[in-house]
Amino acid sequence: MNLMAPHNGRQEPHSSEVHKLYGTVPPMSPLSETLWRDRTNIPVGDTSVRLTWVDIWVTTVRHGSKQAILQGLTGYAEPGSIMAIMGPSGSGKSTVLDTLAGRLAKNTTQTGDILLNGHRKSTLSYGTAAYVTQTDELIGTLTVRETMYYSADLRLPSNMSHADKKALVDSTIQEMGLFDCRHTPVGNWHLRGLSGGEKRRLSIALEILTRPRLLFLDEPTSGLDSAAAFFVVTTLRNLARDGRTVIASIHQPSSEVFELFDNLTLLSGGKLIFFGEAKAANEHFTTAGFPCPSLRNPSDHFLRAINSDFDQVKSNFNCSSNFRDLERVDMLDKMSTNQVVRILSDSYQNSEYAAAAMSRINEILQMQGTVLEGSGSEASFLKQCSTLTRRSFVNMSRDIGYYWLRLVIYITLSLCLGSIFLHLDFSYSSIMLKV
Ligand SMILES: Nc1ncnc2c1ncn2[C@@H]1O[C@H](COP(=O)(O)OP(=O)(O)OP(=O)(O)O)[C@@H](O)[C@H]1O
Repeated sequence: MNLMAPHNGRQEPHSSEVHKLYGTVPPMSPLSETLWRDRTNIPVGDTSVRLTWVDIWVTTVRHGSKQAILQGLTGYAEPGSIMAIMGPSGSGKSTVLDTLAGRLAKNTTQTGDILLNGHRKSTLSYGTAAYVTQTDELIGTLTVRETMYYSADLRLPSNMSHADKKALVDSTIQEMGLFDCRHTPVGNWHLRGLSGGEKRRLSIALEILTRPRLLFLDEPTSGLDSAAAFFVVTTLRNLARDGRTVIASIHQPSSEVFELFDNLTLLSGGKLIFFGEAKAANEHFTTAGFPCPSLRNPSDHFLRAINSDFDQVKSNFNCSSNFRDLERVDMLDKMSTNQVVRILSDSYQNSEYAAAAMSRINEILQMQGTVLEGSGSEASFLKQCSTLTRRSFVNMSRDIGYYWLRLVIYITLSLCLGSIFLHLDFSYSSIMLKV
């Protein structure tokens, strides 16, 4: 199958063609396109993002030999839906995200087709996609609103009015459920601030300021309790329902959080165990001979089945006569994880789910879609310099450790040094003392 071939003879318009088509419309980033839409009725085409990937392999060289991190993954992500990438630690979740977002490390090699609205993508442009990393990189002394304003000044177009930026910041704060804590500082070692969940939501809010169509999140719920994790994923689902395409890696979701996902990619050792609707995964496990026990959380069951760390636990238990004599009722206890993974993976490749995914990918490739162009921040160099300087001054003046303690130390040091030379004249003995 040639994924790059035009479909049904239809040619998809590039943003430059949209420009020609509508004369007065400049090449637009999704943000400016959103602003444009608010002000005019002239259409610019469908800019929502449909991402497809077929037979993706990622390899690296370890100890002189080639090793596969991802092994022939196929799937798609569509607007309006949220996809979870799940798997045990080291199964390749972050690598999938990095591959799809075009952020793979230089020591890896990738093969296979990744298409964005049917086009081979290079670097994703300003406002098209955003990537929320696992750790929150925030400045502790700034409040939620200030953090958002500085980020807006740094990234939004310089010619956008202050009122427009303010409206965008306030609506994003509202959208992410941060309105009640908009004046709360982020917090640091000496300043009590936002909770873990609020920090995560602020990190996401910063990324959606440019109104990206495609959102990647690496473990957005790591370190959160189940209520905070539920709130974060509910917010992500709302973002998806607004027409965005959301892809998130997730480690061990509670059953409530798992139910919020539309689609699921399940991995073990870089192999695809399941791709499809999250609610269908249970049926796949049942068909393959590993039904979820009635009182077990389905996502716990999936991860339990494909996590090889349990082999060690089982072998430790088997050494104990108390456990050795117990009757094995669970199929998972009778097999090694490698066997279970092989059965599940083979069963998926021959299943209706794999066929359905491939046929949906072909349908997606027939659809028209625009990939808007743009690059980097849209704020001018001077604007970025002045914003960074202001932000730095505000941060320093509020940070006791960074500014005030240093000031006290420097004054004390200068007083000490100054007192050494106090009341010394230019006589021979004074000069010797100065030396
Ligand atoms: N750039 C790289 N070079 C060498 N090995 C790599 C590279 N990136 C990932 N790996 C290896 O690939 C495997 C999968 O890594 P990855 O970080 O994608 O897993 P993960 O499922 O996200 O793990 P975790 O849940 O612990 O974050 C790991 O064994 C890791 O060591």
